[in-house]
Amino acid sequence: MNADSRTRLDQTPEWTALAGHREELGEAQLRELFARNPGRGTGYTLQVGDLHVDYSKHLVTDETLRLLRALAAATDVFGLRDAMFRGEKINTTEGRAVLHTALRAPRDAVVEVDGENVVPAVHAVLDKMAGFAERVRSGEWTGHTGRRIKNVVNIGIGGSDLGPAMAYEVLRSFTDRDLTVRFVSNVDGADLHEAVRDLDPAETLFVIASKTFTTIETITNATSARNWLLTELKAGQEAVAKHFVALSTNAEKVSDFGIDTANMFEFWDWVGGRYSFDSAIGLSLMIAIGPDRFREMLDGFHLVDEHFRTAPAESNVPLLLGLLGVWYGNFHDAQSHVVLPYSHYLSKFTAYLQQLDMESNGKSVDRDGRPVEWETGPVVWGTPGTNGQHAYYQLIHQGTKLIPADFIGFAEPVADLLPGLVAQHDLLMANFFAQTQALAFGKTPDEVRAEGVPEELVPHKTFKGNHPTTTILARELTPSVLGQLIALYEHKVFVQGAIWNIDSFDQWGVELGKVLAKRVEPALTEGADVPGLDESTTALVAKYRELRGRK
Ligand SMILES: O=P(O)(O)OC[C@H]1O[C@](O)(CO)[C@@H](O)[C@@H]1O
Repeated sequence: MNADSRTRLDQTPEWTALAGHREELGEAQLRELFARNPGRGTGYTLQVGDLHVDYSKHLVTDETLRLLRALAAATDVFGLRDAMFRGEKINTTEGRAVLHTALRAPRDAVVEVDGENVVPAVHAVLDKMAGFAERVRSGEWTGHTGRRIKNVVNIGIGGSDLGPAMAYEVLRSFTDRDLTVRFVSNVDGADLHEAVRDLDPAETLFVIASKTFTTIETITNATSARNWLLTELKAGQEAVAKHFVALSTNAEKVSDFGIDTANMFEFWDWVGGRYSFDSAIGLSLMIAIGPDRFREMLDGFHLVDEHFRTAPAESNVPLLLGLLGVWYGNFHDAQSHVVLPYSHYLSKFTAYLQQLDMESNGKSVDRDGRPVEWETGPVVWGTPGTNGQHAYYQLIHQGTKLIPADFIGFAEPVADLLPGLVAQHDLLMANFFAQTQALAFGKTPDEVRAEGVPEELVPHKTFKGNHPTTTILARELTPSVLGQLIALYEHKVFVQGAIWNIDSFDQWGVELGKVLAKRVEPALTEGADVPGLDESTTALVAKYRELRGRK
């Protein structure tokens, strides 16, 4: 379909039907929806792999779901999905294929880009990573002075940091507890300082993760790390080979930095930064958990990929989650989406999802460069329960905003929890279930009165409920389950981008700030005149220089 022949999304009959349906439903009450349909609590559930997904506490009826699926059909979500899996260049503004799904394809799969099967190359890199990870884990790989590696410091930012940093926390109980693994991303020198201050350089391996190997934060930190290491070891450049490896698509820049390309783990331009965590970018995690666990995680991703690729619309979980987001964002004016994991190990999961979702779908022009006339990606936020309950849940329960929420929880605590702490898991999960109940069904004024609450306090103690939630429940948090969860969100984001007709795989919006930072830096350091600097920023720069005692 070319740009001119495609009907504007918000003028399609399917969109109009949804808008009409939304009006008819009005403020549909979850209490009523449940009363009308006694099987709703069990009927509005789906299973994908180990993930039990309950969507009964959403402001939807069978008709809503039917109309949403009709919108997905009209916008050819599955057509674009198939094009992605086939290796077509659906990232049109960068002219690239989008094949993170090939990173977790089994060895015998065939996925072609420009007529070439990429799967053998994927597995060659995975094998190389596994060999290296085993050498580090076993102590066979030693530092420049012959000492065993005990510390791994991953230096990267965005997609080259958030994934492995998040997954390392998630899978802590599967890690080699004798290894210290740290993640440095911020160009604020404090980040690297805190990461290395108590480490012995002779026992430290730096993993420099950068798709482009040009990202200023990463190259600056990597250079500082190299200086620190060589100074502390009183060694020359020859020490770099034993203490630095690179994860990148850019062999030339890796070599310019001084890292032997034999110590480079490659990936490809058809892997987007925020979709790269299961590529070579996962090396630090693989060192921490071992190649077998890493493989289990990839299998978890693949399981959900296959589900997304083959399940019919009615039972396709990523499709459902994507459509629910469209329902709230486009037909209920919801501006944000909160993700609330009831697992301490998932403490960085939402930060990871922020890049995945907001860098992908934070767009305001469509694939053809025309301004979109509808809302696109939401603000994604959240922290682990139960901490959020004692901070911002007040607003979710009684504020004026509609905030759809995902609750993620597990039946079992992690395997190696101290025995005395295992009992706390039921309390954690009691909160998990109680919160979705309270959010959905609230507490009416009459129920409050029945508790003998004075009349003047009744409005304050009333909960209107009707706050939509998805509950994702699995038995335990394993490497495979983590892979399943991430793939679920990746494809959810895909579905929404496809419907909104935006390119979910570029990120031009991060460029301007980068360019300006380069221009502004000489003004800070040398007091240089920066042509075109606005009055406010000029004054702020002058204040900064004054505060730093610079003339
Ligand atoms: O891996 P690189 O090339 O250093 O890029 C890091 C991050 O920077 C971005 O390009 C922009 O923030 C992200 O998409 C990417 O994950």
